[in-house]
Amino acid sequence: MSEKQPIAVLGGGSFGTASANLLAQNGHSVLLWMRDSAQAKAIANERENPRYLKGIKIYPAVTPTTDLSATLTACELIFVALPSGVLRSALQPVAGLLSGKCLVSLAKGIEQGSFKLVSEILADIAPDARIGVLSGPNLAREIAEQALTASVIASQDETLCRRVQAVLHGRTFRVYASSDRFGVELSGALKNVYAIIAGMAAALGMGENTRSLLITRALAEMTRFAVRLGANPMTFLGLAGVGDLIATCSSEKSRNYRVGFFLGTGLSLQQAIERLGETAEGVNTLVALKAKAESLNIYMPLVAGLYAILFEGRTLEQVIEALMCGEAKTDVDFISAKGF
Ligand SMILES: NC(=O)C1=CN([C@@H]2O[C@H](COP(=O)(O)OP(=O)(O)OC[C@H]3O[C@@H](n4cnc5c(N)ncnc54)[C@H](O)[C@@H]3O)[C@@H](O)[C@H]2O)C=CC1
Ligand SMILES: O=C(CO)COP(=O)(O)O
Repeated sequence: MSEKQPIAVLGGGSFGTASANLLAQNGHSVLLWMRDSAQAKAIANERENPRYLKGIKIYPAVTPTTDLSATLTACELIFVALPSGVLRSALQPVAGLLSGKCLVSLAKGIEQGSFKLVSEILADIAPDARIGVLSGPNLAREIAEQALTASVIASQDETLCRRVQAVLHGRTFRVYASSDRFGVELSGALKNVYAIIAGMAAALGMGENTRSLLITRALAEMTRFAVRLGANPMTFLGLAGVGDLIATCSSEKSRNYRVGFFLGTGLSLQQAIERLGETAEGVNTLVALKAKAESLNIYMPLVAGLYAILFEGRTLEQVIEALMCGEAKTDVDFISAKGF
């Protein structure tokens, strides 16, 4: 059943555009807000987002707009697909228009300094809004190409979860519900760091054994960290945890993986980010995560190793040697009481 009002999607990048198209595919009218008027015109006239989703036809029910206030006034259900670093400054000026609305974060990042997740930033800006998080193995281009995909809507607000399931469910997209908003959101942010490492390993020509080693130990590390912060470890066994790790650590469609790949071919961090030209949240997340893990004394060797390469002048070879030759450990330590 179609919503009575239009649905808003904030952010005209690859994920905002893919999500808006998915909602339109399901019969909803969508206002897609973006700050760039040239891009909005291109979408309105050519029905394509040439910068972020080239080759994908945008449905007529998606209306691109640069008027944020009008968009928020017209809509009650609002999906937020802005990069985490710009979200607070973009939405704070219109906080009054978010009051009492249903806000669903699609972003996967952590705010520098505060260590806040995006839903927590939204709650700061609009304390009486109803808030949820959508996260899972959701590569934007695959969704846009209508590959069969699933995701998780996480909120303690069951009505919000059901509403999001209703608007997004369709022939190609399935949404599972969770009440662990914190765990779902944290896993979406953390996996970006490990995707950078997986991209580096791919550039070095490492094989499937290495990828499996990385994904599995990344899961251990993420879970160890998350449990210390109060998340439910079982969440990490779901789509938003191991599901998203597998997708993002295995695919050149992931921007974080591509940053890692560029680094592995010898580019500097600055060069890798410039070559990408799109959002890769994992770099900022790494900085925030390293500081937090240190302050809580949580063992995160992969995070420490990547940080040492990017910011402390260590070579990839030195870090690999330290990781492989470190003290012998126990498998699956993170679910034992001792591992916590
Ligand atoms: N692309 C993907 O496959 C997925 C992305 N995400 C998350 O979605 C969020 C957004 O990422 P993408 O759409 O992929 O990024 P993108 O790099 O494709 O696009 C970023 C968009 O943000 C806009 N933007 C930047 N600064 C802005 C500001 N101050 N005000 C308004 N708009 C601004 C840019 O103009 C651009 O339209 C990120 O947190 C990302 O982790 C989540 C799942 C999948
Ligand atoms: O979150 C994503 C897939 O679930 C997209 O990852 P990237 O931001 O690395 O492209």
